[in-house]
Amino acid sequence: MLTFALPTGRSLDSCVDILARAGLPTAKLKEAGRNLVIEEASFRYLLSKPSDVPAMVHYGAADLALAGNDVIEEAGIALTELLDTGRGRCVMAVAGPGEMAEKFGGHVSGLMGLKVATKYTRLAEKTFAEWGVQIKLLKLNGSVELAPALGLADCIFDVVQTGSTLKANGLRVIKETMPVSLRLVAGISSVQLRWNSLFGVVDAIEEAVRAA
Ligand SMILES: Nc1ncnc2c1ncn2[C@@H]1O[C@H](COP(=O)(O)OP(=O)(O)OP(=O)(O)O)[C@@H](O)[C@H]1O
Ligand SMILES: O=P(O)(O)OC[C@H]1O[C@H](OP(=O)(O)OP(=O)(O)O)[C@H](O)[C@@H]1O
Repeated sequence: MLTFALPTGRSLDSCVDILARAGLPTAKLKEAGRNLVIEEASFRYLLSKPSDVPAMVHYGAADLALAGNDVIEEAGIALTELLDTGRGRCVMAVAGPGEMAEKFGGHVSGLMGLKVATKYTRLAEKTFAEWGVQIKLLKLNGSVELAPALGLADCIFDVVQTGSTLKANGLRVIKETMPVSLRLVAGISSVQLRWNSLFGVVDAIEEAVRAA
């Protein structure tokens, strides 16, 4: 039995599509409903909150997982990345009110001392520290685009895909920081101890994403 952790929410359909193209059994997975553990043939799928997926493989509850590299980096957990699927593409970006984006024009030094709202606090700290820009963080769990409009923060650090959420809330990208996509990952000990059982599946997924 091989256990695979998958994120619930918006990424799940892309994950199921990748697995189906790789020839893994997905009929029950597509009908999961509120069932969070699905067994099909020799696979067990764990449907986990996206931010918890890295922990599922790190602590050995799952052998493999698909997760965005944003969530993986935010978890700050050591994992083995086996493949960038190229699916679920978006970017991490700093964004602020239109006037601020215009004033700073891609230069982040102007953000020194400002308050940044994000649910990715670890990643934001790392990113701003690399730029040598000290900021204050406001941790929110979602809808971070609200914060500048309410005066709770000056700008945000979040995932941007189409840009429509930013636009609808009067915000613009100041600087894109990191490309994001769904990664195939394994726990370090799974790779060491169970590689013989894993490599066929990893190969099939690699073939499937290459052919798509
Ligand atoms: N607009 C988007 N387009 C594509 N992928 C996205 C988008 N927003 C978030 N993601 C990706 O989806 C994954 C889960 O993100 P997020 O935690 O925001 O999901 P969620 O479904 O809102 O989960 P939850 O509400 O349980 O935290 C992340 O890897 C992220 O990169
Ligand atoms: O550029 P866009 O295509 O508009 O996508 C970006 C939005 O998608 C995500 O939010 P999500 O829907 O996951 O809700 P959340 O704010 O609760 O995380 C992200 O946090 C942005 O708000």
